[in-house]
Amino acid sequence: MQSEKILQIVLDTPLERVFDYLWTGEETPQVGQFALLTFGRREMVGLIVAMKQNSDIPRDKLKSVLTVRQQLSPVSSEWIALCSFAADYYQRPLGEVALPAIPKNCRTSKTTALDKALKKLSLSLEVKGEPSESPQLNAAQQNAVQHIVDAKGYAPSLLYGVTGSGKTEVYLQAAAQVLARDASAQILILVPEINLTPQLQGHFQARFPELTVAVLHSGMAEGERTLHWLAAHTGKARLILGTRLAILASLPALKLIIIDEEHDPSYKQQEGLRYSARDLAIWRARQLNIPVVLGSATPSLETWQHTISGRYVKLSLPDRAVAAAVLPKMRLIDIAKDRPQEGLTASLISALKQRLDKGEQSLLYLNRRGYAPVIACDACGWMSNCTRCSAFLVLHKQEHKLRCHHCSFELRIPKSCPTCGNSDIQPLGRGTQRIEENLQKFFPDAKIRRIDADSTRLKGSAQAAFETVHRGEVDILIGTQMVAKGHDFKNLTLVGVINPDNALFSQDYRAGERLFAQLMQVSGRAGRAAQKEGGSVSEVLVQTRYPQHPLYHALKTHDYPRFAKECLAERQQAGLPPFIFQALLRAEAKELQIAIAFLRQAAELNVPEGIIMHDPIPMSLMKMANSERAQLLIESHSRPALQAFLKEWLLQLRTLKPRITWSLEVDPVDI
Ligand SMILES: Nc1ncnc2c1ncn2[C@@H]1O[C@H](COP(=O)(O)OP(=O)(O)OP(=O)(O)O)[C@@H](O)[C@H]1O
Ligand SMILES: [Zn+2]
Repeated sequence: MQSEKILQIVLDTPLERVFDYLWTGEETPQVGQFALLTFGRREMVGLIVAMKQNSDIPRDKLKSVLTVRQQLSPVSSEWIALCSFAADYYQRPLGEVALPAIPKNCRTSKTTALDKALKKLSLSLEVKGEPSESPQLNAAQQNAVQHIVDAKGYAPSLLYGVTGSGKTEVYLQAAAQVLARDASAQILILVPEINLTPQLQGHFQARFPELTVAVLHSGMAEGERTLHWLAAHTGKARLILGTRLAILASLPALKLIIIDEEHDPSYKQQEGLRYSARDLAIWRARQLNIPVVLGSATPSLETWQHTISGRYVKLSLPDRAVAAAVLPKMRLIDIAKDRPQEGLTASLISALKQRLDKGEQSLLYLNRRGYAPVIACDACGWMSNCTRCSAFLVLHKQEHKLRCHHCSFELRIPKSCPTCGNSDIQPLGRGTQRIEENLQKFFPDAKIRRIDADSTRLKGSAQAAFETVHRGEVDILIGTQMVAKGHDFKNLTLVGVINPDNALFSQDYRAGERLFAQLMQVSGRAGRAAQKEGGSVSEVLVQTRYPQHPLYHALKTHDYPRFAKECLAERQQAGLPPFIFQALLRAEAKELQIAIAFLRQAAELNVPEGIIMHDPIPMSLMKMANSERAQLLIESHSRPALQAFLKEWLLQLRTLKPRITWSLEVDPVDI
């Protein structure tokens, strides 16, 4: 029998609305299914979020949906609720959250690619060999696993384990128990960077050879992404590994969430829907009433504070897992006394030489890619500014380019100073390429490898590069934050940190927390295996002008708790997060004054008590890609009060109809 129904559908549009469409077909669709329809003149796929009998729109004005994607099972109401929460909390339309979370192939008018993926998915996979052996857990690991698997319902815990303490093994063995007791259970494991997925995928696939492991990250081709998303959505994949976007995957039987390196800033999306995957994971776990594990050697202060207040349970792994492995010895090299030559102090050179002689690996960490951050003319003071951004063009010597790391603008390297014609223009400062070049001069026979965003542009090249390190084909590895975390290098006994001081004096109140985490992480790459007979004691050398700085002192003693305690005390005193809640309204325009004027207008709208409205200020990177940018900080001691205010405020802001670009970020991390 034919029946009429009104389908309420959300679409990927900036309009904060649900659209009514008519259904006149036979089998009534279900909430959570996807429907093809015409919107204006375009064909679009939308998500059915509700159904009703009547619409406020007259019958003859209502359009019918064209078809419903019967081949896709509906997404769950919990998934729609997750997207609704994210939309609500981060102040975006539901359609802009839910639809981009679905692969494009599920949202096109033709279903060829989708059908192909579904067919591929249905082919059964062969079982691949015997599972890898699980090592005997140490007492601390065992306790952590027990706690995770014994948890009843929502149970957030922090797995606070020093670098190399075997957090991965805890994840693997907790996963094994959760999967064993529930034949359909799915587990979601998040990592901060794409380049950490192959290693983790390897571990999980080896331990669970009979299970399908799905991987979700932004570096996948559309066909691949569709296949893995479908594996997760249909429940076929029991293990789902991914970067932040995987938190929005459709997972019908999710029973455990693990977030590795939970402190990592890359869990925060910095454009569009500016969500925190970690915070959404907590919400999702509570909604589904399941355990969630946050793992880190350097937890975020927010998370640490939750363990102090008792909201999260702290599970500690105080020692390295490999019995004879110890945390590396830290040495602060005062560069006022031991003057660097080409960026490298004599102490570091001699430590490197020792490793080379013993056939051990070293890692040099410098969080700045390119050859030099700027080139300058000695005669007239000209510097290579980006004309479109308030930033310098970075010298990329091998490619003969000056490149802006903010807007990607490029120039050929000028032969002489563009202002005065002086032919002696020089690079100032150092990036990874320059260190690589100099190092090769110091050690002509050493196998040196640089891993950073420039050296790994091609798909698969980062993984290939890391494999050469694991196979021992590299003596000295140079890299940015890409090499600093997660990797389990077995033969590495020296880490050199070059020029980390900048962050000590940054205006960003989180800079110290980030620097400490980065340095602890990168230090943690050394000494992960037992010291060999006649081998070196593992060490970390930090080249600094401020060896007395308290941050370095805490680092030297591997004392995260002390560092966290001091930071939290400072934050509390200064009224900073996690002791206050923030949102940031950003505006950009041709001229700064226009952006500021809009923000000022916004700040003068009705502001209730309990909301602290600051003055608009230029952003620290004021100009970017020819736009001038300003920001307005809003704070409150109450999260609900801030949320309620933002909702109202946004409605008013929209009525101002500013002719500039603006965006709102809740819980901003970069201020
Ligand atoms: N119980 C155990 N017995 C022996 N070796 C173990 C045990 N648990 C883990 N390991 C080994 O210890 C090493 C470090 O483990 P893993 O990489 O998981 O550390 P991690 O805590 O994730 O470190 P990081 O935070 O630095 O990434 C690995 O080589 C792992 O195989
Ligand atoms: Zn630029």
